[in-house]
Amino acid sequence: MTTVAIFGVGLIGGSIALCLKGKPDMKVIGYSNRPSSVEKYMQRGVVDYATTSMQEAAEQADFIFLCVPVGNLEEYIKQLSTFDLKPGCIITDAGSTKASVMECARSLHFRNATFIGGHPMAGSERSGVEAASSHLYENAYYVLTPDETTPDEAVERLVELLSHTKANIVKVDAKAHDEIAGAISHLPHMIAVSLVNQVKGYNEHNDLYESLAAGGFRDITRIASGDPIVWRDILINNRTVLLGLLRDWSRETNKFVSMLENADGEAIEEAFREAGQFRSRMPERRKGMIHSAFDCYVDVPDHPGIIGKITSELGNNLINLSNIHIIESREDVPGILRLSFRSQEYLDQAIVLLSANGYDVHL
Ligand SMILES: NC(=O)C1=CN([C@@H]2O[C@H](COP(=O)(O)OP(=O)(O)OC[C@H]3O[C@@H](n4cnc5c(N)ncnc54)[C@H](O)[C@@H]3O)[C@@H](O)[C@H]2O)C=CC1
Ligand SMILES: O=C(O)C(=O)Cc1ccc(O)cc1
Repeated sequence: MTTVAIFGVGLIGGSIALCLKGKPDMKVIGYSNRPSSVEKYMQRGVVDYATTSMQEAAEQADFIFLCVPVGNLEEYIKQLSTFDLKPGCIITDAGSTKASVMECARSLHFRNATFIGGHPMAGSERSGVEAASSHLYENAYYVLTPDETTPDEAVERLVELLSHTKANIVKVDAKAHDEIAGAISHLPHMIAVSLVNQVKGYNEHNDLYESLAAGGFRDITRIASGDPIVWRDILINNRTVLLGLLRDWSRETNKFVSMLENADGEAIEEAFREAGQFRSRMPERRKGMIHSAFDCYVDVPDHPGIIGKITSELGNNLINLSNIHIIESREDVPGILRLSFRSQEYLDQAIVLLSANGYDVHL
C-alpha cells in the first residue's frame, strides 16, 4: 500500500489527489487546518480519508505533497522535520517558486525523509477543491528541482508516482526555474492585473469601457482573476527576479513610447514581425504554463430551447463542457454562445460535431 498525504486539497492538491485516488494499492489522505475543509474533501470524494491532524497524516505517508500557498510552505517543512516520518518518505511541494523552499529544506535535517521541490506547470485562474480535475496535468510540464544531494532513487520513486498525472516530468535547477517562471507566468499575471486595473480606472468615468471590453480583452486578461492570496505569496517570494523583469518590461513598453513619439512605422512593423516569428515557434497544442482558453463561439438564432439542444448534442457525444456563456441574445439578432472546454481535444470534437450539425462555429 502506498499512502500519499496531501496538505491543502485545493485546485492543485485536489487535482493531484484525483490523479492518484482509486489507483491499485493507493491511499490518499487530505490534511487541512480547517474542520470544514476536511468535511468538504470527504464529501466530494477527492481523498480516501481527511484529517485536521497534520502529524497523523504525515506519519503514515510514503509521500507528502505540500499544496498550500507559497507563504505557508516553510512553516510546514519545518513542522515535518520534527515528526517521526516513515523511513524513505518523500516530501514534495507544488509551489510556483522553488529557490526558497529548496533552501529551507536543505537547511533542515530530515532523519528519514527526502525533500524534492516540485511545480506542476498547469493550473487555472480558479481555486479551491471545486476546481480540481484529474485531467489538469495531462501533457503539461511538471518541474522537479532535485539538487546534487538528492538521492536518484528518491527522484525515481517520485517520478514513478507522478506518472499517474500523465505530465511530462522535467528536472530544472531551482534558481533557473524561478527566473523562467517569473518571465512566462508571474510577469504576465502582473501585466494582466495592471491592464485590467488601468481599464477599470477609465471605466469609472465611462462604463462603455466595460461593455466593449468583452471578447479578446477578457481572454488575454483571464489570469488576472487568479486567487489573491496565492498570487500575493508568489510575487513576494520571487520579488528579486520580478523587480528585474519589471525593469525590462518597462524598457520594452518605453520602446513603444518612442516609436509612437517618432511615428516610427517601420519600427512598429519590425516589433510585430519579430514577436510574431518567435511566437510562431511555440508549439500550439502543448500544454504551457498559462493554458489557452479552449473556447469557441457559436452563432445561434434566438430560438427557445436552442441552448438545451446544443448542450444535449455535446453531452450525447460525451464532449464535456466546462462553461457556457450567452454573449448576446436579442430578438432578430443572432445570439452568440461562448462554449468553454477543459481540453483542446474536447474543443476540436465540439467544432467538428457542431459544424456538421449546421451551426456556425468560430474561434
Ligand atoms: N493556481 C494555479 O494555477 C497553480 C498554483 N500552484 C501552486 O500550488 C499551491 C496551491 O495553489 P492552489 O491549489 O491554486 O490554491 P487553492 O487556494 O486552490 O488551494 C490551496 C489549499 O490550501 C489550503 N490552505 C491554505 N492555507 C493553508 C494553511 N495555512 N494550512 C493548510 N491548508 C491551507 C486551502 O484551504 C486550499 O484547500 C500554491 O503554492 C501555488 O503557488 C502551482 C501551479 C499552478
Ligand atoms: O491560469 C493559467 O493559465 C495559469 O497561469 C495557471 C498557473 C498559475 C500558477 C502556476 O504556478 C502555474 C500555472
